[in-house]
Amino acid sequence: MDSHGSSLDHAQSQLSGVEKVSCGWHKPTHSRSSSTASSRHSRLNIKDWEVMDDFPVDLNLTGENMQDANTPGICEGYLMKRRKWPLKGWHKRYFVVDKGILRYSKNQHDFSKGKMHGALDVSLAVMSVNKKARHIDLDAGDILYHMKAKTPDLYYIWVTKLSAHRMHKKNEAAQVHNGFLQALSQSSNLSHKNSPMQEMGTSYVGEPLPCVNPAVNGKVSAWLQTQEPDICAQELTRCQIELNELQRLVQKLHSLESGQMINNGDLQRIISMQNLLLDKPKKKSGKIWGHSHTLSRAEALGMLSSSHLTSSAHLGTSVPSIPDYVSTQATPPASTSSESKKLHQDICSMSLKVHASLRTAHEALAQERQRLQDTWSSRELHQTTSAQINNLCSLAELDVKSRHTKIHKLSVSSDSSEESFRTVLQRKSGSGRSLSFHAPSVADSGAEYFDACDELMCASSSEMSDESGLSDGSSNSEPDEAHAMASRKYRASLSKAPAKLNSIKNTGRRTTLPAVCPDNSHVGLMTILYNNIGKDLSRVSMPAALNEPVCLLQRLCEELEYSDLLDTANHTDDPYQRMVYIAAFAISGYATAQYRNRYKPFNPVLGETFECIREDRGFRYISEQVSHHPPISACHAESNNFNFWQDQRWKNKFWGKSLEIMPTGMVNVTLKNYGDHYEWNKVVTCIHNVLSQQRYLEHYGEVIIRNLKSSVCTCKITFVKSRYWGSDGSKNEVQGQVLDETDNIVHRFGGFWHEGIFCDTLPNLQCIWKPNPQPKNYMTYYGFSSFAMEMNELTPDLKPLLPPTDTRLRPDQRLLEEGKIEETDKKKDEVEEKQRERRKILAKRGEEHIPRFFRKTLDAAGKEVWLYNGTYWKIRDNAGFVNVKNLELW
Ligand SMILES: CC(C)CCC[C@@H](C)[C@H]1CC[C@H]2[C@@H]3CC=C4C[C@@H](O)CC[C@]4(C)[C@H]3CC[C@]12C
Repeated sequence: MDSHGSSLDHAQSQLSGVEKVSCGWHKPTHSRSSSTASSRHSRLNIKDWEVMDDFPVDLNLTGENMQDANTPGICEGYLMKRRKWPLKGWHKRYFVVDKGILRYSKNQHDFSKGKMHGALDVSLAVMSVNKKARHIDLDAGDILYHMKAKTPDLYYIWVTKLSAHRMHKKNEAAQVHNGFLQALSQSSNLSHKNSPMQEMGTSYVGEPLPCVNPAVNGKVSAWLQTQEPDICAQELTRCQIELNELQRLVQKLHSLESGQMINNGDLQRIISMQNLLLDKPKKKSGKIWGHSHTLSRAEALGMLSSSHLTSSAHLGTSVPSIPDYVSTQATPPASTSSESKKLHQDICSMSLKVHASLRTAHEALAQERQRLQDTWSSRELHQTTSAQINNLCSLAELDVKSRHTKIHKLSVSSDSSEESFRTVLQRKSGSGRSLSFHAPSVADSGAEYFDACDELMCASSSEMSDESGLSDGSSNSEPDEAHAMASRKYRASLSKAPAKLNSIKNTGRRTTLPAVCPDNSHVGLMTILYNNIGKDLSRVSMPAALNEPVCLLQRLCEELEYSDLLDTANHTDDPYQRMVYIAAFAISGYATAQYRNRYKPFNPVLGETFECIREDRGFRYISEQVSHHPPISACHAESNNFNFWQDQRWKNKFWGKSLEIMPTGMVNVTLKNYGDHYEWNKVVTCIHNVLSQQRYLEHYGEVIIRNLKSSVCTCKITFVKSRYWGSDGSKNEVQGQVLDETDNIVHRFGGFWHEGIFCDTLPNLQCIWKPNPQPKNYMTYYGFSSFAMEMNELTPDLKPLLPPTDTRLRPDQRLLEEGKIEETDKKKDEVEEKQRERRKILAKRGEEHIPRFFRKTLDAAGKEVWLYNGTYWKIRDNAGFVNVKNLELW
């Protein structure tokens, strides 16, 4: 490590104006691992990756000494930045880090003109470096940059500078945090004279915390004083007092144990021990690396949750990075003195109190949120507000559009009046063949028409892009303002379209779950993930409180929620229009992700099955877990209109704050009337801020739908990666085109995977798909849709007809559904243990598990696929599963 330091000095001396920074960057601690063979990084040696140490944030910095602290200078220059799509590869970009914000442009000239491509707050990012390859990765949860320095010198300079900025910004954040706490305590003294603590006769008077920004104080105090004393405020007051006490106790413990505290060397040893294990997963005994190794529940549950950690260092906007966490988790050497033991106990009990207060405050806020949500979802308000917003949007768009037109000279008309934006019309709507763009005709535009097409097409060659793609193979679209405007138009049109009526139809199935979902914010996810770096999320056993009461086989079935789109496709003569419906179906499968980021589905055990017969929707579905290592779920659905099948397997990549899921299987649909066989890939799903409660899902990349039976048309759908400057309004955007044999656009459509798809090139039907409204109180029921709620329902008449391997009969999942969390944990352990036993027995006999209802074969492209073997429904319809030999899974 020292060698880093000396080369650094050398490098710095070469650059004038780059001052020395004592940031200790040369103490990177944690090696990173990735499980993805396809990753560009994985071609580099995993051992060469290190996650940068985070520096202790001094919560006691005052305004004065803050100013004394070295404010890191600006650092600017060219770095290579990895870009995914289009023009995949390394591109030279001009970077500037100033006041903790890293910005970049295409070149220096652009930068000086303020033409920015992206920006990232380095203090909120996990920074991983690879000295050998001179790579620097910054993962800020929402945005991820992969950068590379041309020379070792530049690499050192950048790492140093970025580290210095990170440290500085973190200290700043800590100060604001202190200021906030102080303001809170001051104002609470004023406004809550009868705070619970005082009523309880607590004599502790919190020392005023240092504060640098009186303006912040003033504002916060004023704000707090105007609030009604509600539960939340009371709890926060209490929390503040407890935190003060906690701080005092910790300080006391520090001084008592100084000299005994864990030092950096110890920390490094702990981490490298872990990395040693991580680097050799296969060679280690099954105990550690086999499926059997999981973090004990007690361990996991006992850990501080990420949200707690967050609040200790920042203003709750960021997740701590690995070393932060590791150092908080490293147990100091046991102190022998009874005083220190007592302190430990006090700290624990005080922490519990803080936790309880925060929890109450959290619940109060959650209730408030629910109330707001309920109000919002009450139709009238939603509709009137949406209509108002749409109107405002339209006006704003016209203005922006007008300027945009002038600048880019893209529009078909140089006239920027309202009419000139209603230009896309279909000439040969009957055949659905190529579109033409001609003079505006308001009369023609019964629905929304606009000239987004030019812009949509040229967007892909635009240089103005957020290039922060997360992984190889994922596309990274770059909509410019026109593109963004197009999507706003799609959104406006969608909001006007009524929701499908059949969604509210009574199916005779249950409309809610037996129990509400557990609060899992206390689960120490960070420990679990870091103990399992490089492993599939699906192979990591987690506490049941993290699970939702559906398994992945059921989750795959959820992709059929909008199977009516396939029915429509099967009754659509025009092949181009047919493709639009297939595309909408492919997109609709992602809609549920909007509300499903707090829990993970159960991992099916090998041989587990799930059937789903939906007379109302006209299909029946069967799925089976056909492989455990790697986990593969195969499924097949049939109806009078279509067949649908896929086998799902995926790879995970964990970048420090975000987890990417890269599915590798293809989805297949055949249509009965036309003999079409459509096949498409799935996009990358990224769980942003995976360790925190601000977790959310994003899908990005390109889906190509091909009809293997005809080359008349293909479809390209882009799941647009959200842009750093994009407001929430640009999230979850999808754009698509149906292309003819010569790649002419025949149809185009767009929208949002959580809001719907609008096609402005179809002759009549414009809104092709809109997700069903969520059921009432859905957030208290795992964010489930009505369709999801129906998944695990077990009615008395169904029970005897199911094979014993059916998920509905899986005891741990059933317990979770009933809200019995502790029992679920126990049962889940048993089910997993049983699976391991079966595995061992098979291995001993030298046998392999053979799936019952699916067979492995190769597709035309030579890829391994799993196809339904036809036996499930035969057995069910004839002898029944009671009369055949079944696996005993639980
Ligand atoms: C640690 C836990 C609590 C975090 C939550 C993880 C959740 C959000 C993860 C775990 C497994 C994930 C799923 C795994 C596989 C697929 C198939 C893919 O084609 C679409 C995304 C989808 C359906 C993922 C969605 C997100 C998912 C459900």
